[in-house]
Amino acid sequence: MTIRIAITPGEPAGIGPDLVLQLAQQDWPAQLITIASPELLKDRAKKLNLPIELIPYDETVPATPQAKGTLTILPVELAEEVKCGELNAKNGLYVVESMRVACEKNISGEFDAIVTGPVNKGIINDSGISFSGHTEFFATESNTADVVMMLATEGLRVALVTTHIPLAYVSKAVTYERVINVTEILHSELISKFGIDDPTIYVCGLNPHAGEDGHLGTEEMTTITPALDELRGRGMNIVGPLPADTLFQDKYLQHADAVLSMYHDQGLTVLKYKGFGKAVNITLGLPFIRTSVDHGTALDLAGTGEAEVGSFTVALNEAINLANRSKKHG
Ligand SMILES: NC(=O)C1=CN([C@@H]2O[C@H](COP(=O)(O)OP(=O)(O)OC[C@H]3O[C@@H](n4cnc5c(N)ncnc54)[C@H](O)[C@@H]3O)[C@@H](O)[C@H]2O)C=CC1
Ligand SMILES: NCC(=O)COP(=O)(O)O
Repeated sequence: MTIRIAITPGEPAGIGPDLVLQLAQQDWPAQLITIASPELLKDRAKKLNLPIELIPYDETVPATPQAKGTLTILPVELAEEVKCGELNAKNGLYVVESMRVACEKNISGEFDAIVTGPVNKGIINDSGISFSGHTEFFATESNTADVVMMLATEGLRVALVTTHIPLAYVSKAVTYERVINVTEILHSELISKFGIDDPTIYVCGLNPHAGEDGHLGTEEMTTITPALDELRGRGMNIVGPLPADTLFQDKYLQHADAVLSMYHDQGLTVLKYKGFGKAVNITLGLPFIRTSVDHGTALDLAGTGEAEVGSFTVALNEAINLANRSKKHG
């Protein structure tokens, strides 16, 4: 049976639509349902000189593999015409609505996974919708208390304890419960989604030198180590907390199935230095499969034909693999 993958191109003035059109220039072993404005895609295809046929989505017709030069389209209407590279708060609702539809149809089981293009969090907030990221949005929409952002590239997986919050709030958000919950989700999905029997997780400290025995910060002693000790007591292979600045070396990474970072830039800076453009963002803990690109909206490149499709390709392939695995294993 052919699987159905929902694709949301994200910010309409960014490179998301360009990349979806680039993806459509090859055959895929899944039906690709793009939840977007057909006018936007046609207009961008014309600008980029890419052939595209948009086939209306019909849920009553069995899914077939997406043929080169086509996309299946589930229309969402823009509020205003899009100019490449120019954000417009009036189209904020359009972006969120496409994500909402994708979420709803994944929860109902009509679709098998979601792959998201990049959004601009600021302009969505400017449109009057409180929004900090897809990860948090899908968690709320699906009533999931704890989800985990994990980015992966060849040879490195990095998961985060905290995601899109100001640095000033990080220390308070790194709680005993959150460290336990995130590590449990990461551990369990390394097994279920990635087929790793007995995963080993390396964990970063929060403070410089992991707190230097309490002289440079105490969260390691009061919160992180007690949580990790609890998990070690349950039989998990957990190493750390180790100083984040020296953890990311082969000596440790060769044994790590994933690294758990305390905050966004601590882990993602290293991940993106290693694999920007070839990495995938995977949300763990959701009741459906969701992957995404490793980059942002790149407004400077929208409509130019210079945007690289590498990460979107990795994200789509990963979603297809995870969805097929999930179908096979139930
Ligand atoms: N998955 C998502 O929705 C993500 C959204 N963002 C959002 O994107 C917006 C812009 O963020 P920035 O930090 O400027 O990052 P960015 O990734 O949009 O751009 C950083 C640099 O990388 C280049 N670049 C990005 N993607 C590229 C591609 N596919 N091919 C060639 N070059 C590429 C851009 O031209 C720019 O020079 C922000 O609003 C941010 O929140 C950022 C990361 C992920
Ligand atoms: N740095 C990751 C990012 O900004 C994308 O996050 P999300 O929108 O996938 O939650």
